[in-house]
Amino acid sequence: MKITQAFTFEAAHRLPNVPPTHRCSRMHGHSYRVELCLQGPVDPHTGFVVDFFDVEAAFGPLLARLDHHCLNEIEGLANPTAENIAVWIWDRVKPLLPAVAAVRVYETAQCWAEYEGV
Ligand SMILES: Nc1nc2c(c(=O)[nH]1)N=C([C@H](O)[C@H](O)COP(=O)(O)OP(=O)(O)OP(=O)(O)O)CN2
Ligand SMILES: [Zn+2]
Repeated sequence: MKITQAFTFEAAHRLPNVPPTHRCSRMHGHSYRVELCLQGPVDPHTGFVVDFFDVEAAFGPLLARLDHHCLNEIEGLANPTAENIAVWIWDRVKPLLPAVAAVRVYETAQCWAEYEGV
C-alpha cells in the first residue's frame, strides 16, 4: 500500500550554476510543495501504513529549516534545485521514516523532481 502526505513551504533561492543570463540566477522565491510517499503493509489493527500524524511529527522540524529561509544558506543546499532539495529531504527524512519510498518537490504546479533514493 502507498500513502502520500503533502506539505508546503515558502522560500527564496537563486541557482548559482546557471549562466548569468538565466533568470533563475537572480534571487527569487517559490511556494514549494513537498510530497512524502510511504510504502508498506497496512497494520491490521490501526488500518495505517504509517499514521499521518507521525509523518507530520517527523518531517515538521525539517520543514521548519526550509520554510521562510534562503535555501542557498542551508548546509547542503548551496545549489537548491528541485532535484537537490528532494535529495536533501530524502537523506534526512529516510532515517526517521524508513517507509518513505519517494520524495517529490514541486517548484510550481507544473514542475517537480521525484527522488526514490537513486
Ligand atoms: N530541472 C530543473 N530546472 C529548473 C529548476 C530546477 O530546480 N530543476 N529550477 C528553475 C528555477 O528555480 C525557476 O525559478 C523555475 O521556476 P519559474 O521561473 O517560476 O518557472 P516557470 O516556467 O513556472 O515560470 P513562469 O513565469 O510560470 O513561466 C529553472 N529550471
Ligand atoms: Zn526558482
